Parts: sequence; C-alpha cells; structure tokens
Amino acid sequence: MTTRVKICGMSDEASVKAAIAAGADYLGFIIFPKSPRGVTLADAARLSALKGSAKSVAVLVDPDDALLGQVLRVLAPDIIQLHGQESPERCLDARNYAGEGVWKAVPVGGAADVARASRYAGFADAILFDAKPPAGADRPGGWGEGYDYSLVKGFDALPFILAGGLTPENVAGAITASGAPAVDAVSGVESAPGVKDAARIMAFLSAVKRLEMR
Ligand SMILES: O=C(O)c1ccccc1NCC(=O)[C@H](O)[C@H](O)COP(=O)(O)O
Repeated sequence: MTTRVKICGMSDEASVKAAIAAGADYLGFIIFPKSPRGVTLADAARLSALKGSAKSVAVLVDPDDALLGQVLRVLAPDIIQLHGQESPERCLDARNYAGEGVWKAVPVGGAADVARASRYAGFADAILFDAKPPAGADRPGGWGEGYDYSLVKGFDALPFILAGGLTPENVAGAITASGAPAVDAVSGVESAPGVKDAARIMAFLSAVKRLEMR
C-alpha cells in the first residue's frame, strides 16, 4: 500500500527541493510566528511556487476570517491544516479557503481522544493525529514527541495522517503499529529546531518506501 508523506515546516528553498526530490506528497508551511519554522505568507507563497506535483498545506492555529482570507489570496493552499482549538463548524468554514480541503489536528493522549476525533466527520476532510504538546508550550505542534501509535489503529470515521515524533528510524514501525495511510514529520527531519536536514528527509521517505516494498 502507498503511504503518503508530508514534510512540514518548509522554510527555505533547499529543503523544499530536498523534499520534492525525495518524493514528498505534501509540503507544510507553518503560518504561526511562535514556531521556529514559522514563515510569512509571502515566503510560503514563494516556496510553494516550487512544489511541482506536491500539494501545499498551510498550517494555521485558530485563524480568524481575515487571516484565512489572506492565506487564500497570497498562498492559495491545496490544504488547510487547523492546529488549534477549532470546532467542527470552524473546519467547515475553513473549507472555503482551501483548494482541496481541511485537515484537523487532534492531540492524542489516550483512546478517548481518538474516539472524540469522530466528531469532525462531515466537517473536516482528514484528521492529523499528533502528540499532546508539553504543559505550558507556546505552540501546539512540532515537539518531536511520540505516543502509542497503535491507539489510532482502526480509526475509520475519516482518513487520517499520523504525526508526532516520527523519524527516519521509527516511521516504519509507527506505520505498522497504526495502519496509517499517511505520515507527517517536522522535528525528525531537522538537525536543530527549524533547520531541515536534506539527508534525514531522504532517509524518512526511503524508510516509508522500503516498507511499501516488503
Ligand atoms: O511544527 C511547529 O512548529 C508547529 C507549530 C504550530 C502548529 C503546528 C506545528 N507543527 C505542525 C505539524 O503538523 C507537525 O508535523 C506535528 O506537530 C508533528 O511534529 P513533530 O513531532 O516535530 O514531527
């Protein structure tokens, strides 16, 4: 089975080119100033122009209508990923600003969190399961923390993407444990927060492809 891959936190041309060369399906642009990988909309648009057949994902945290409008005008992303406290109805609103749909990030601490993600069925197009951020964190994602990936196995209310602590070293095991049809990495393909590592991006994609060939 083919597993889709999103490399998130694109902030420079070299890493966009590395992700495309490695075969990434989605490139994530984090429009959130507190992130070490945060980019301006103008920079996201400039980098997104290099995406070729990959899809662009605008990662936003509780955006208001004004920001959604700017995102549409400047970046025109294929996907909007909502990574805050957005309700199902807010996900539905955000669909008007994305070419292909909305992904809702849901932090997973236990089985109840996974079950609660079903409430987004009919409102979002996919769930991105992620780790819970550390207490007092100033951003909701990109912490490199994992969790028990088998908790999401069998989730079928919506398509899902597995995220949270994925690395070239653990992604094959995580796919096997979760049955994920798509995976997403930020910290695991960096050499330092916000600094993408082309060799680790390539190793991540290679690990996914090796698993598919088994
Ligand atoms: O990565 C960030 O800095 C970030 C900041 C604010 C909102 C979302 C963010 N990341 C979004 C993602 O989709 C990450 O891939 C996800 O949180 C997993 O990150 P990691 O565990 O570092 O791979």
